[in-house]
Amino acid sequence: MALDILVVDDEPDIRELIAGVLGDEGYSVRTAATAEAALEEVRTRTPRLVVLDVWLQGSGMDGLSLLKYLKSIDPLLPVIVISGHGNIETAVAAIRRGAYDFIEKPFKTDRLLHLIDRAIESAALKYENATLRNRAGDDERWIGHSNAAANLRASIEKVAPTNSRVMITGPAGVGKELAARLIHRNSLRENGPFIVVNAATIAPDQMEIALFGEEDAQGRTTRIGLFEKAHLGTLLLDEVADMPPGTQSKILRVLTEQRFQRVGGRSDVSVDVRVMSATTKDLKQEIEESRFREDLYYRLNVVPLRVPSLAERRDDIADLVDYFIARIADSSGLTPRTFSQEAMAVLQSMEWPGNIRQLRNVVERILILSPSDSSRPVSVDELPRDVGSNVQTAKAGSADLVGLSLRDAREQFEREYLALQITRFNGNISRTAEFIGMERSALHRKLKALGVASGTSRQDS
Ligand SMILES: Nc1ncnc2c1ncn2[C@@H]1O[C@H](COP(=O)(O)OP(=O)(O)OP(=O)(O)O)[C@@H](O)[C@H]1O
Repeated sequence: MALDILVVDDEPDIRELIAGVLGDEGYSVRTAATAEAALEEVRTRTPRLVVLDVWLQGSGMDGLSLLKYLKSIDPLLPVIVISGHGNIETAVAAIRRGAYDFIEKPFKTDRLLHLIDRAIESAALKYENATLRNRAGDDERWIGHSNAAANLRASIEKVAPTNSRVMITGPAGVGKELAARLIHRNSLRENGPFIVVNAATIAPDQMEIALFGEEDAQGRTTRIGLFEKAHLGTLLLDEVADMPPGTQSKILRVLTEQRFQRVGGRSDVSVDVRVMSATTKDLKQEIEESRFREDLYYRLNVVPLRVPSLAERRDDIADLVDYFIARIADSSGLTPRTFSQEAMAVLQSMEWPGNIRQLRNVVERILILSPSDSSRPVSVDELPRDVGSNVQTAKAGSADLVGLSLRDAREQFEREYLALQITRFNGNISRTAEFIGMERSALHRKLKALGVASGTSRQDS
């Protein structure tokens, strides 16, 4: 669909000239000779961009007041101001009031077209940011009260205002992108764009155009790249290990010089971007196998941040479940529920290869499949089959107990039961003892007698 542009100028010749040029470029153009006529056009439909002469003769409202009005309707609406010779001050005042840029009469049509291109790109990006921010929710925060969660929160707060490059490592679905977003939001760039590029999802031959943009033979920008879009903001290079080797050297140049050339372009584009990276792979290994540039690694890895798997911070599971229930219920209108103690114990003792993303999906699935009388807590039977498998194994094991003496059967049960509880409490013997109602020292003795490993007690206190 052709983009809708409104041209406001009291001089018929200039108005028609601009309208003609824009029309030839494929834009859908409306014109207005006075502020009143412009207001009428805006009322019918808000244009995507306005070209406005600030020196409007014969109108009840001058150009600056019209600009103010347009900005009050839509603060993100791009307005390009035309100023005559000798009224540059007015043009500068217009910029202060939110105009995208100004162009002085007489102007070359190429320059006007170029400005329009850039204004549209920049506005599209601002809209995208605004919606993304809404979608992500400004209340997003790092949930959890485990030591690992507290350390991560502290690191995020500490590193955010420094402008340093951060490399976030950890398995899939642990919250690497969330950590990057929180760093951006707590930084001096919080009002600038936050852009994510996932190297694993872009075809290698398209990567440079995506990152750096493209120019045609006449030197006109045909595509704005993500580095340019992230100007004054943050760019997250997600799955950075998958960056093609040629692109790695170009990124290195941007990091050292803060400028680059668009694909097919001849002049440099200067940017001010904070680059963060995330990876599930071991980059040291990638360097050894010559798939990743060592010099790039050191440029990116100024501050390393490791996000542990969910299995390493089971203490956060209950908090995360409550948080996801509230958020999912809020955003999709599903009825919030609580989890029974038994169901929560299952969640706390399973493996979670998909980490927090998997946990979130499980919670969502349960809320969607809930029966209409969902006032009762979620039971173990309602957990998806794959989730309950740990417990099912423990139960299935009991079939074998028939062939054992009472003493051996009791021992086997105790072994499985204690191993499960210790996993659930992340190897913390004190908390396991408290939950199962035993003295800590007695539990130690019991574990030793049964031959159950308690060496995982990294959080024992
Ligand atoms: N500590 C946390 N508090 C709240 N939500 C979290 C937390 N950690 C992760 N999440 C949520 O879990 C989901 C997965 O997180 P995210 O996409 O950031 O993971 P990732 O590590 O970047 O994954 P991948 O490596 O697959 O890209 C998101 O919905 C995110 O908001």
